[in-house]
Amino acid sequence: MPPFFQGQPVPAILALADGSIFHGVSIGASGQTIGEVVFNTAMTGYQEILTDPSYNSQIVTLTYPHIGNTGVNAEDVEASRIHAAGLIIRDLPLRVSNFRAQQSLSDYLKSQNVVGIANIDTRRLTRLLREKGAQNGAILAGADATVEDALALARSFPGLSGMDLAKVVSTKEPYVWTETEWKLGAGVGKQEAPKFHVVAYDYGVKYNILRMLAERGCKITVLPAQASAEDALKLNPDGIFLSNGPGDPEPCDYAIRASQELIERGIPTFGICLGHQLMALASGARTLKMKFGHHGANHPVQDLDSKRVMITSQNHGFAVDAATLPANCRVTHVSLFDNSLQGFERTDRPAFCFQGHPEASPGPTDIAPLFDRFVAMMEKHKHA
Ligand SMILES: NC(=O)CC[C@H](N)C(=O)O
Repeated sequence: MPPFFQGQPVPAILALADGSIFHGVSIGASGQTIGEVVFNTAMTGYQEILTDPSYNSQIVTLTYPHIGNTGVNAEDVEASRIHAAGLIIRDLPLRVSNFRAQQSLSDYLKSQNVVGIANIDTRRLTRLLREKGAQNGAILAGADATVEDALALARSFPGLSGMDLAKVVSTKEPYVWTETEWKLGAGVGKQEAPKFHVVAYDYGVKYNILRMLAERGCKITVLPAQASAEDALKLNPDGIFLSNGPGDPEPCDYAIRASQELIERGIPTFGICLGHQLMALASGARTLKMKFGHHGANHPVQDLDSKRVMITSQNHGFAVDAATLPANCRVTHVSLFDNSLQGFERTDRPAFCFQGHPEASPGPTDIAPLFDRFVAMMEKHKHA
């Protein structure tokens, strides 16, 4: 693969709504992008982060300084394309080195028309975001970029509060997840018949969630975010999955309505991240916007029953206000970073949810047994 800096570097400007300006070089497409600027502290997984649909309308800065060393490949993705609105990094290596690399990070960004900026003091930027909170921002990449334009653009982003993005990134048509079955079948011979049928609402679902459900013997039918409860019921599901996704959960009234109906009917239901927030709203609780959210792969979360502490992957900017949870919701997990709510279960229905990412990708899989819990819940319900 050719070295990245061939010819003249293209200048780029990052502006934040508070007036902060950062000068760097373009590592992606020329042009402009706007969104909420958030920092992610994971040391690995830049490809999974870029393709996570939950990052729609967010510009991500990575605190790990060297990004792009292992290039990109077609497998380590959480969706078919990049969803992050832009990428901010300290240093892009001159050469890519990995046996799986098919493309450089820079070419990948360009091929998907995504704007990125390097040579940024990401420590200064992260400290600023941590102190002032996530900021609306813009990147302008190109020889004609000006500070005035970048600032005006940054201030033109309305902010994520009130933004319904789940229906924007969701699949438009239902589909059955086949990737995992195909792989298992290719490797170990004939695939056993799936034991459960899960209907997954796609609010921006990460592939690894579907992979982990499929590996546990689930056939998965993925439905568009705006599918009604009746659409799901017609498929005679053993369980309902409410996915992660971008934006503010509160305006997703269609999703709150459908999940409420399905939970009330007593169908085993599992929610992750946005799905957790939707389950809370469907149960009568409220959500709130966090100062700078949780985005990383080393967040300690305590399971309140076992008292065990698990290291988890996180990516959220909204949270459920624990004080508003009704009596039929029991808190199961809390963040040891800030004591915010990380998980609860319904005491009157077979339904539970988690704010972090048990599918990791990137990140640790300490909390992956939540998928087993969902499968056990479906098993129990099937024979009840
Ligand atoms: N990863 C997610 O599902 C994120 C949920 C929601 N968009 C938030 O930022 O809190």
